[in-house]
Order: sequence, then C-alpha cells, then structure tokens
Amino acid sequence: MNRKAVLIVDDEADIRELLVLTLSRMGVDADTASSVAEAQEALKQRAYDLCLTDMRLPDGDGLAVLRHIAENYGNTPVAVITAYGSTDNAVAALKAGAFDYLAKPIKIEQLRPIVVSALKLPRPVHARRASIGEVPPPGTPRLLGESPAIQKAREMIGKLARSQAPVYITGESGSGKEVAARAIHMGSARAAEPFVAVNCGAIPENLMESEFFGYKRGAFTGADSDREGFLQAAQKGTLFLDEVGDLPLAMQVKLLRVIQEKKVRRVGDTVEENLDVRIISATHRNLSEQVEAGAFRQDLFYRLSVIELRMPALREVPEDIPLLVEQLLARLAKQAGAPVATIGEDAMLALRRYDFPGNVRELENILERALALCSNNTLHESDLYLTQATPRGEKSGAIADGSLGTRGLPLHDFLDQVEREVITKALEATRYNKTAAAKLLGITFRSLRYRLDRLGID
Ligand SMILES: Nc1ncnc2c1ncn2[C@@H]1O[C@H](COP(=O)(O)OP(=O)(O)OP(=O)(O)O)[C@@H](O)[C@H]1O
Repeated sequence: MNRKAVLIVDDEADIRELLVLTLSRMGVDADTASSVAEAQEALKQRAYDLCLTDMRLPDGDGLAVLRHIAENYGNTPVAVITAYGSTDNAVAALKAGAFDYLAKPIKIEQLRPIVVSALKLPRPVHARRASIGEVPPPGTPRLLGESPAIQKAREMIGKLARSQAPVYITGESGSGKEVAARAIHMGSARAAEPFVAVNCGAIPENLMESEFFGYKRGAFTGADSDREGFLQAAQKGTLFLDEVGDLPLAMQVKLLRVIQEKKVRRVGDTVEENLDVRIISATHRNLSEQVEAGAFRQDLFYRLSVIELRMPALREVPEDIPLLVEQLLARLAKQAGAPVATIGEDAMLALRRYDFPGNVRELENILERALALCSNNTLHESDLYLTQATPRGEKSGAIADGSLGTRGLPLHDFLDQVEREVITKALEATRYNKTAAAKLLGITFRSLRYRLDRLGID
C-alpha cells in the first residue's frame, strides 16, 4: 500500500517533533521544513497528501506556502496553524483556500480529525482533470442547469468539497441552497458521515438548546434518557443550518462558542465532548442587514460566512428553463412510473417568460400540478396556471394587447374563469371524487364545496 505523506512546515523544532510523532503514530510519513523556501524544495521532491504549515515563518507566512501549493500542486490540501485566539488569521487562510486550520496550542484531539479528513481526499494526481466535487458519488443530488451562473456554482461546490471551511449559501427560497449544501457534503471527505439538515426557523425557542446540544437524563422534567442533539448527530459529518438568521440571539452565542472551541456539552452534563462538524449555513434573507439591525451577531456572521456561495434565482438563468423542464418531467415520470409527458411550445414559451418567485421548487410544483391536470400527457399553457400579471421580459408586449393577460376580462371575471377551469380539471382528473379533487388542489373539502356553489358548478 502507498503510505500517505504529510509535509510539516514550522520553524519551531518542538512543534515539528510533536507533529512528526503524532503523524507517525497514525501511520503517515511526515517530512519537515522550517521555512517557505525549504517547503518549496520539499514539494519538488515528492507528492504530499497534506501540508500542515504554521502561519508565521522566518521568510514569509503560511499563506505564501498555501499560494505556492495552490498554483503548483493543485489539489493538495493545506491546513494552517494559527496563533492562539487569532480568528482573523484562520478566516483569512480559509478564504484563501486552506483546507482547515488548527489553533495553537496544538491539541492532538483536534489535529487527528483534520489529518484523517484530509487524507480521505483522493490523491492529487495531475492527470486527473475533474476535482472531487465534479465526480459526485451515486445518490448525490444534481444541481441541474448549464447556464454560466449554475456552472460557476457547480465549480465552486467542487472546490468547497475539498475544504472544511464554513460555507454560507445565499439565494432566494427554492433556488437550490440545500441541494448545493448536500452536494458539497457528498463531494467531501465527509461523504460517508451524516449530513444533518436543520431548519432553524422551525424549532420552538424553548426547545432549541436541547435540540442542538442534546441532554443528559434528568437534565429537566421529561428528560428520561440521554439524547443527542443535532451537533452530536452530525459528528464527523456536516451540519446544514437552514434559515440561520432565525436563530435567537441567545442561541447564536452558544453556537459561536461551539464553533470556536470545537467542543459541545449536553444540557445537564458536566463533561464536554470534542466536536468535528463542518457547518454550512443558508438563508434567503440579507444577513448583513440583520447584523446591522442588531438581530444577528457580527462575530457569528463572520465565522459562518467565511466563504459565500450564491445560488442564482431561476429568473436570472432563463436559458436553463428548457433543460430543467425536460429533466424534471423525466424525474416526475419516473417517480409516477408513467411515460414522460410532452410539453407544447406554448407552455414552454409561457414558462420562459414567467418570473418564478419560488424558483426551481415552484417550477417543480407547476409541472407536477400540470401533469395531474393535463390531457393526453401533453402540457399546454392552459395547464400551467401561471397567474402572474406581468411576465418577465416582453412586459410591454403583454400590456400592449390591452389585456394584461386577463383574456380581456375584468380581473374578477378572469379569476372566476380560471378557478372554474382548474376545479373542473381537478374533478375530471379524479373522476369527480370531490375529496380527491380538493386534495389535488391543496384546499379543504369544505372550501371546494363552497367554491362549487359559488361558481355554480354542478
Ligand atoms: N439547480 C437545481 N437543479 C435541480 N433541482 C433543483 C435545483 N434548484 C432547486 N432544485 C429543487 O428545488 C427544490 C428546492 O430546493 P432546495 O430545498 O435546495 O432550495 P432552498 O434554496 O434550500 O429553499 P429554501 O430557502 O426554501 O429552504 C428541491 O426539490 C430541489 O431538488
């Protein structure tokens, strides 16, 4: 077997010795260098699976080593050793592409997981063109789309998969933030470990602490056995904090501490546990505005938003719509065990003009509903029920025909007409089973009955 090799760059002999010793106990070859120049020389001699470098070196800094490796030895991960309490250095290194950082004084229990993770990354063979994130293992969610913006996001995901840096994903609701987070996890050295997704807005405030940190039996009334929290559940893996802006301030303080110390303590427990979790957070709100308004802690934002990944809104990438429609229809057909539906030109044109406030999720929903309501497995514009009055682009055209898309009817009559059509189709699709039709329409049985009366549908 090929032994893994690590290059240690530090000017302090004690630290080099400690690291060499620890790494050889882990069955890894460790070479050492005490300056940027020596590191460059060592790198010429052999291929390394990881470089651990101190930030302060006699002839430059750790970032110089990082840059040299990035330019010449592409995918070799670099972890930097930062001075005690120097958050800025750690963040700067992560932003510059470091795999992870290790704070001084070096603790073996924090060094090990970094080395283990880094060594799980595939060896950087120069002939290998695709990086780890670009060859997703089976079961990885695919971020569909070929527009430059989506390609850029995919490329970034590939890079982020090779690092342990916290990632902060922004984008509108339904734009694929969770898909992106999963793809980063699945492309990373943590792929075999858990991916735990938490919607921070959905947890009642009084349960938040025990949900995140877990608790010991007897910690409070009702705690009749030990329970792990999200943090322990994500151990060695990735914790995805969706709608992170919804975390209450008290929880933000606790989370910051966990991130800084890499330790967690259950509610009612006296001992702390080491924590090795990568955090990916997301929000569809503007977190910097929340910081300014005092609703989100600046220091936590700084730690979470080390690297930002922005997911484009669907209306920014209209060229992807035909491809998305095609692939989503194929997926929906497969799920239903039905033949793939055909889409008429009128429907495609309408979709291309639509604004998609709910992004890809909304497109999925529109197609799913249209499939249930269309005839002959062919989707036409009238099956889509796009209710927007001002479609994107060609706005003037829509207004020029004087109808604003209301078929020339007053708004009220137009809406009644649409409602009648949708309800009739739903009834036809369910063979006039009102309960099933109401379900299909996402309304209650009572509401359907009321509407049938109002519209005079028999
Ligand atoms: N580019 C894409 N390719 C394929 N599917 C996508 C894409 N973007 C979004 N989706 C799909 O849209 C739905 C919503 O995606 P996701 O949950 O990742 O969005 P989100 O940005 O996290 O939404 P929210 O802010 O509401 O949590 C999912 O079913 C997902 O599969």
